[in-house]
Amino acid sequence: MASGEEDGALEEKETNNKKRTKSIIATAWLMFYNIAMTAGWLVLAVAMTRYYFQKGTHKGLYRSIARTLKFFQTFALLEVGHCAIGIVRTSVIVTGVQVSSRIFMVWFITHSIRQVQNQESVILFLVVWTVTEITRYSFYTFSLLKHLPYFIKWARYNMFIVMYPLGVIGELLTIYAALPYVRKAGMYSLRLPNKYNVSFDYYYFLIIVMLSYIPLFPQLYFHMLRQRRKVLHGEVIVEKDE
Ligand SMILES: CCCCCCCCCCCCC[C@@H](O)CC(=O)SCCNC(=O)CCNC(=O)[C@H](O)C(C)(C)COP(=O)(O)OP(=O)(O)OC[C@H]1O[C@@H](n2cnc3c(N)ncnc32)[C@H](O)[C@@H]1OP(=O)(O)O
Repeated sequence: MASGEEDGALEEKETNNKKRTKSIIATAWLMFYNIAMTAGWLVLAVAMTRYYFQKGTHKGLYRSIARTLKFFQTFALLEVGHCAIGIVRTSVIVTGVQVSSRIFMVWFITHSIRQVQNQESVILFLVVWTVTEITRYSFYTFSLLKHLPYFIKWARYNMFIVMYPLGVIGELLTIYAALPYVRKAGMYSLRLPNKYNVSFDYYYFLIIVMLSYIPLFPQLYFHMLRQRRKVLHGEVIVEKDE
């Protein structure tokens, strides 16, 4: 064999080895991440159920699980990173919209506006998020292990049909309930005159956020419907936004 060919074969071998090492590290990280997230959301499910049965009311439930919720939902920001560096085959845009809307609900609505924390709508989206995330992260974990029980696959690609709209209703009702408090307190708002000469009204910003669900939510929903057709019915789908 000519030495040029030998060099080429050696280089290819090295590249393949590097790729394999990268993929082992990525898989190990994703295993850890998915197991941690499944466990986190299971802890939330148990804590919420226990609270409700012990106290017999949903009042105070949010406060009792707030820390854990904020931790695990914020941790989900890493998912945008997973897509960006290419270790999962999901669109950065779709994941970015999904994760940022959740982070926004957790930090800029329920954490910031205490008066809404006991609303039924908060419990609605909390229950919906919890059920969805336990299913989603266990789906990813078992997929990586290549032993995915059919009922988890089925749940992942069917439950969202009902859960997604329910979650959106819970989120929108909560933002709506927050509006009067935000207006009254003038929170996160900047009025003129000020040294920067800019004005920002959080109240109107929240209205814009609510309106943004109209164009954005259908895109997430249809993305999931396409995933469903691909995974459950084996349809080949070409994604445009990757
Ligand atoms: C600053 C102000 C912001 C204001 C924003 C306003 C936004 C308004 C609209 C937003 C509305 C959102 C509402 C929402 O919060 C309500 C709810 O969530 S209610 C509960 C119901 N929700 C759901 O069911 C969530 C559905 N969504 C998702 O699952 C994902 O988030 C999504 C990114 C949308 C879709 O997931 P994905 O594209 O990843 O599909 P797949 O699960 O089929 O995965 C594709 C492939 O990637 C692999 N993958 C992905 N992640 C992992 C992982 N962690 N570990 C391992 N593998 C992973 C997966 O296995 C697939 O691989 P393959 O193609 O090889 O099979």
